[in-house]
Amino acid sequence: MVDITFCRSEDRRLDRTGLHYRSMSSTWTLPDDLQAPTIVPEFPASGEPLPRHWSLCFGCGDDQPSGIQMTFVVGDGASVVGRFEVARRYQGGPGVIHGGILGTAFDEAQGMACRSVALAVVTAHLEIDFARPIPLDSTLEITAKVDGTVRRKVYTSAEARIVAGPGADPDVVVGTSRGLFLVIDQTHFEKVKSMVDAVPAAAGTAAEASSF
Ligand SMILES: CCCCC/C=C\C/C=C\C/C=C\C/C=C\CCCC(=O)SCCNC(=O)CCNC(=O)[C@H](O)C(C)(C)COP(=O)(O)OP(=O)(O)OC[C@H]1O[C@@H](n2cnc3c(N)ncnc32)[C@H](O)[C@@H]1OP(=O)(O)O
Repeated sequence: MVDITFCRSEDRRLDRTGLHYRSMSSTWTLPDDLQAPTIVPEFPASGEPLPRHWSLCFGCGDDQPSGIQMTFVVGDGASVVGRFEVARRYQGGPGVIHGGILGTAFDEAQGMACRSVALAVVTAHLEIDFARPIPLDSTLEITAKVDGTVRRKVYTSAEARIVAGPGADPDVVVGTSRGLFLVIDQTHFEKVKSMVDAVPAAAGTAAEASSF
């Protein structure tokens, strides 16, 4: 069955200054049999751009104008750094990002980090701590990494920071996320492929080339 342990943990948040990230409330526990990530040869070197996995993706697709169009570079080890502009159409409360958009960004970034260890994944479980309001017009940076794997399961985590625009402070973590992704094969999208509503741009990745 599942090996994510759902448990009550100590209350852990940013301190009063908002400058010191102590750690957030979480139900997330990594399994004991976690294996260190083994990076696949296709994953670009640190500092290189990491192309979108699918041009129509709401998270990273450059043929998806309604999406958040995140861009990525590879970080150290099994990690990526993604950025996007918090456009006004992503508003939730007055002047701040909608929580679901932040969730999208974490999902996308953690999924992209999984490309360091696998060709294709889908999200099985994602949990988020919303630590600080994120103003519209800011630039959000998500650093995401693979913490380890167990068979097809890829355990990931991520942190968000405002790096430009209103509220910018690279020392303040404004949100965190943990997620479990499952490695899939090409049969996963077989039944829904006919729903694709446009012709995607030329393949940007091996995964896209194999019709994901
Ligand atoms: C729709 C967008 C897709 C985008 C990705 C497309 C292609 C990817 C290409 C490249 C990837 C690159 C970048 C990706 C970037 C962004 C990613 C965005 C991703 C998404 O936005 S994607 C949309 C939301 N996502 C879904 O649409 C998934 C719906 N869902 C399912 O399709 C199944 O649910 C599935 C496949 C998840 C599992 O099904 P399954 O049959 O393959 O696996 P099975 O049940 O056998 O479980 C095997 C082991 O996982 C454990 N396990 C399973 N589920 C668990 C859970 N929830 N919690 C804890 N543990 C869980 C079991 O306990 C067992 O553990 P153990 O091995 O220890 O026994």
